Amino acid sequence: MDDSQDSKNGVGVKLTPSILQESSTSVLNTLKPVTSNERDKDIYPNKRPKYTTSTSRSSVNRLMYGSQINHDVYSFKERDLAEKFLLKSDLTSKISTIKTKLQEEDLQSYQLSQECISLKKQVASVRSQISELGDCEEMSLKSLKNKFEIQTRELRIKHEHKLNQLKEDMSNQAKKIIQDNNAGYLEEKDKLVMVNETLAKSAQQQMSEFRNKLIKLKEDHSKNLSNRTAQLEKKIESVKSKILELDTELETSLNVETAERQQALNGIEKETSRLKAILEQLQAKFKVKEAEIELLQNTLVSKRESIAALGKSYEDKTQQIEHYEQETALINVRLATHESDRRALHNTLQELKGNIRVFCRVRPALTQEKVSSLDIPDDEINDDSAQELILSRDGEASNSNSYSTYNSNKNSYKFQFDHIFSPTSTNEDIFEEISQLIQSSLDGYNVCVFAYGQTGSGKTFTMSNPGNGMIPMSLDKIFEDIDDLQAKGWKYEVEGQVVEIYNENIVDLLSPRDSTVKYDIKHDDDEGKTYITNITTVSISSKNQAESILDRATKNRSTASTRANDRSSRSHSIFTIRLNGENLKTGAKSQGTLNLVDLAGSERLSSSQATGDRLKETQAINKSLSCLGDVIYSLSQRQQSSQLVANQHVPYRNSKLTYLLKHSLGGNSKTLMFVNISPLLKNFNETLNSLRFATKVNRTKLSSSKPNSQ
Ligand SMILES: Nc1ncnc2c1ncn2[C@@H]1O[C@H](COP(=O)(O)OP(=O)(O)OP(=O)(O)O)[C@@H](O)[C@H]1O
Repeated sequence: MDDSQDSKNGVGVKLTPSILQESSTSVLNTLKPVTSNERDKDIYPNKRPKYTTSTSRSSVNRLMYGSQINHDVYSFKERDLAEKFLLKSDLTSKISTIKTKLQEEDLQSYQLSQECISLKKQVASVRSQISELGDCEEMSLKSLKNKFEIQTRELRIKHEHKLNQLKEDMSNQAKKIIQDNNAGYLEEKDKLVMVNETLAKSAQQQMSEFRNKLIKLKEDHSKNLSNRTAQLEKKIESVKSKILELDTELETSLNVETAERQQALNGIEKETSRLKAILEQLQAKFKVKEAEIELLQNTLVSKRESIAALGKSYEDKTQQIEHYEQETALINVRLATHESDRRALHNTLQELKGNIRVFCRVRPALTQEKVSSLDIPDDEINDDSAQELILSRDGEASNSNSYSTYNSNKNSYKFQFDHIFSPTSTNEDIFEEISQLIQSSLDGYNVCVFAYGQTGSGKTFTMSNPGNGMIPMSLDKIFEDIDDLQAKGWKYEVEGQVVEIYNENIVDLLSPRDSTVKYDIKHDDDEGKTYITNITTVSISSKNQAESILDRATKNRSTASTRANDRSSRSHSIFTIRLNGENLKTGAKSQGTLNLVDLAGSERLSSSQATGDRLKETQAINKSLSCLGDVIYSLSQRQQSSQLVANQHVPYRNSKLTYLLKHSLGGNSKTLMFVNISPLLKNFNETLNSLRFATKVNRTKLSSSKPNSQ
């Protein structure tokens, strides 16, 4: 190196050995400024000769201590300068060492940046790999990449910041060390070394962590990728199999459809050929029909002509029908007139027969007992004038039909009645005689049919014998006549009630017995009607219904009895049928009542030898029967005494029976009494008594009656 050249630059002062050796005049003269090149050589040791420091030191030593001879020569200042020079050179060497270290740090930093660059390259390669993985992963990878870049940037910034800070600290420290002292510098140097090591370690650690993370990410990603790929493959497989299935199905359905279409086509072809054949047939038929139509049209013309002729005759016939209808209407009017005439005639006939009639019926002997002598007219002759009965005690002992024997003597009793029925007469024979009275009740009259007689004389047999008693046969007749009258415009409502009078008390036989119910008899004298309060009245629409009502009444009568056989003998039973008719053609109305009465046994108190309750019963029966006789007698008296006694008192109220039958005994009523007698000799007195009572009734003739009509 050329020192003269350096001194010319005048940048710094450097004390070279040659100067020290050669110059003895002034140390200061030997001091030369250090040029920038020389300083650079110091800063970069590899460019600097190694001997410089040792040479200088030895030169200084020599200057200070080696040359004792020149000791006096050098002044104190020069020594001081030399010492400073030595210190300075020492410091300079230390700075150069630090610089070296700094250079090393720079180198390390450079290496780190190199690593960063290589990492970036790796990242770029990873990115390229990631981009290959597919669009679906791009976003996550981008985010990862961004994260990674941010982390890298942060790390770099952090590192650079730390590095700058470190540099700054170091330069500060260096300055401080320069300014302060060597000791602090060493300490700081150690710290820096440690910090540097820590930084290097942390950088290394972070890098390894980052690498691990990257590896893990790669692994996770490859795992996800493989999973997804596997799933996708599975899906693709299933889709492929489905496509295959669909293909098969499509093929099958196509085959089926094709077959069906072919079949349908065949069918259509067949149908077409069949239809063609039919068409041909139809065309042939059409031709035939056309001919027929032509024929028919010709016929139609002739038919129209005949219809016109028929229309004319129809008009004629209509006129005839109208004429007939007018005639029919006239006939109907005449019929209605005839019907009212018939009713009037019928009533006249009944009146001629008598409004009170008494029929005597002798029952047959049922045992081998002695009978009375009875002279009875022959049923076959049926001569009204000869309806006489002779009763005699002096009969032969007989068990049968010796009634026709006439035995006239002092002990014989002669009776006359409207009709006398022998023991051989049947219920049907008897009904023939009373059936006209049923017609009267339908015509609007009050009719009362009694059966009077001692116990066992045949009252119930006559009135109620199932099938042919007067009551069942009357019901038959009523509904038959209603049907017949319907043709004449009559419509009827039939109502019925059945009561029993026992010990002067009314019992409703159509409802369960209830002692708390009170039955009172009420009269409407203007209308000629009688009512019983609380009594059961049933509407009867058929014969069967009427029979079931009778059954009900019979059952109630027997259950009410403690001695069933006795009860019927000791009470009066009254079956009342109300017949309300209306003629829908003429507007005529009628209200008739039919009372069918089975009276209690009429035996006298003396012959009955009854006591206690029986005595009471018998008294009640006798009283009511006696009242019946009195009422009939009063009515006959009133009629016979003409207008003077028209208002004569009739003792209806004396018994429940007569009070109940008030409007069926007087006024427009028609009464028929059966006197039932026993042929037995032992019943002679009772028979005689019954016949006397009947005779009293038979003598009664009521006034001319009018129907209950509007
Ligand atoms: N004409 C007749 N032909 C045959 N048997 C008869 C005739 N009349 C009555 N009888 C019989 O005589 C018996 C008594 O008759 P029924 O009971 O009718 O008498 P009654 O007068 O009603 O007696 P009671 O007052 O006790 O009711 C019965 O067995 C009945 O069958």
